[in-house]
Amino acid sequence: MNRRILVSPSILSADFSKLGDEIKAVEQAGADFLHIDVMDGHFVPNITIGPMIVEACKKIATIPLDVHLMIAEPDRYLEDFHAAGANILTVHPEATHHLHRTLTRIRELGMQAGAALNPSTGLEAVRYVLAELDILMIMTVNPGFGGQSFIPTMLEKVRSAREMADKSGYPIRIEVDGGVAPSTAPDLICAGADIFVAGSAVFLRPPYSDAINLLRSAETQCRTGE
Ligand SMILES: O=C(CO)[C@@H](O)[C@H](O)COP(=O)(O)O
Ligand SMILES: [Fe+2]
Repeated sequence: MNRRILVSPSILSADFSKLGDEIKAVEQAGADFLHIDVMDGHFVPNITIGPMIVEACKKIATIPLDVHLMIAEPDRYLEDFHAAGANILTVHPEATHHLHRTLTRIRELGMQAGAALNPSTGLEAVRYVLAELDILMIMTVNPGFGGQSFIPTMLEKVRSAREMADKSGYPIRIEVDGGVAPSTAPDLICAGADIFVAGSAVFLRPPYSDAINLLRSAETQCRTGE
């Protein structure tokens, strides 16, 4: 196991009254990506932000924007999020009728394409679009809110996702989102995760550099079986 673990702090748990400072602070603390959760109150029960805020984040951030679309009919908004500055655009197969077309379009626009699976959605949903995927995101909570508890049965799914991605021969990264913390990180890394989304485990656990380093150091625990 020789992957570099990337950490993508989710601004959902940041202090929105000083979002610019929060973004600068996680960047300085070593974040690899900035995770932005877009929710529409329809696909998920919560409403968060849209392209305007993504555009504002882009003015501050120098690291790639990892935009997670939890919205119905994402195809209608791909251009808008591209124009706003998204570098990675992740959609839910449960929210689009034509996942292959959606992923293809994301890449055509010059972004990396991700697919995020709800906990109850099987890996079969992406089996035939692996060639179109840069990132396979396994939701380890039901999407909609930050600060939820990790669903332990998702570990097996991460393992299977890693196996499927490796067998495909495409360089697909496995991203995990929801309840990622120092307590869950080692098992996730052992299971094959490459990218950690972490909201509460970073923004609610300052100093941010310690929080990010703690997640990354989980790699050593997996390697040594501590
Ligand atoms: O997409 C989502 C929630 O739907 C996430 O990105 C959360 O923002 C993660 O928050 P924590 O579980 O890490 O607090
Ligand atoms: Fe997310």
